[in-house]
Amino acid sequence: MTTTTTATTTAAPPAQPWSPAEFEARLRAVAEERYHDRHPFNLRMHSGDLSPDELRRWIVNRFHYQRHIPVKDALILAKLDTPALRRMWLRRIQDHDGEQPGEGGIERWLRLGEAAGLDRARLLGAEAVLPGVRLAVEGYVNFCRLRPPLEAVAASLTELSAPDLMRTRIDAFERHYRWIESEGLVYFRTRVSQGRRDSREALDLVLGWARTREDQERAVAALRFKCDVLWSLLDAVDRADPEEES
Ligand SMILES: O=C(O)c1cc(C(=O)O)c2c(n1)C(=O)C(=O)c1cc(C(=O)O)[nH]c1-2
Repeated sequence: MTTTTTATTTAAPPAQPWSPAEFEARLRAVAEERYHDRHPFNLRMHSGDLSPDELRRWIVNRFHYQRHIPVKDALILAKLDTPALRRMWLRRIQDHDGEQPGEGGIERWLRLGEAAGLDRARLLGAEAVLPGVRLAVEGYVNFCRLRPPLEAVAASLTELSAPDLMRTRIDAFERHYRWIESEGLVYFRTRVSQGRRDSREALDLVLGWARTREDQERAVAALRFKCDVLWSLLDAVDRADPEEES
């Protein structure tokens, strides 16, 4: 014989969504407080304390992130269901891949490498990419592959803080690392306006899509995850053993 029990407790009502202003403030707080501009490796970069080998190590490893940005954007593109949204997102892929050979952000990063004395074959070969960097980048790509558009787009909101970091970086390179030809800095100069536009667009999407408190909390968590990706990437670069580098 089966017995049935009736629940004696009633579930708490779902939390009210934050107002758009509060939601935006929470996203901006994560993008500021957990951003990798505060990472010890970036602090050393900005104060001019990196050796040429450390800076080259960063360029090689960050290239692994750069070349996967259009891959994760293609995964997001496939989840967008209107022509207007896909057009908007497609432009990000074009920013990195260019519309012709010899254009785009990936090419500009290869030129940064050359300006720092790194052969482009070394960057493209990826042999020197550190295990921790591979894992961080794979983590970000898979996050965008597996999560709904709200979370994948929210993860890109680290770019709210990127334009200020680009300016700090350009100043630091011009002041402390003059052995890198200034032609090589075009990547960073271009990202100031692209990052501002991308983050504005992504923020508008996230504010519009997140209707419930649960959605909003998922978006904030996605952004925290992305901050962790960037932080872990720099941890790996910071702690690499120079003896093991090829
Ligand atoms: O150099 C940096 O510190 C930095 C950070 C970020 C970022 O905040 O995710 C991006 C970039 N650069 C960048 O160049 C870039 O194209 C980019 C795309 C994205 C993204 O998640 O869609 N972030 C970033």
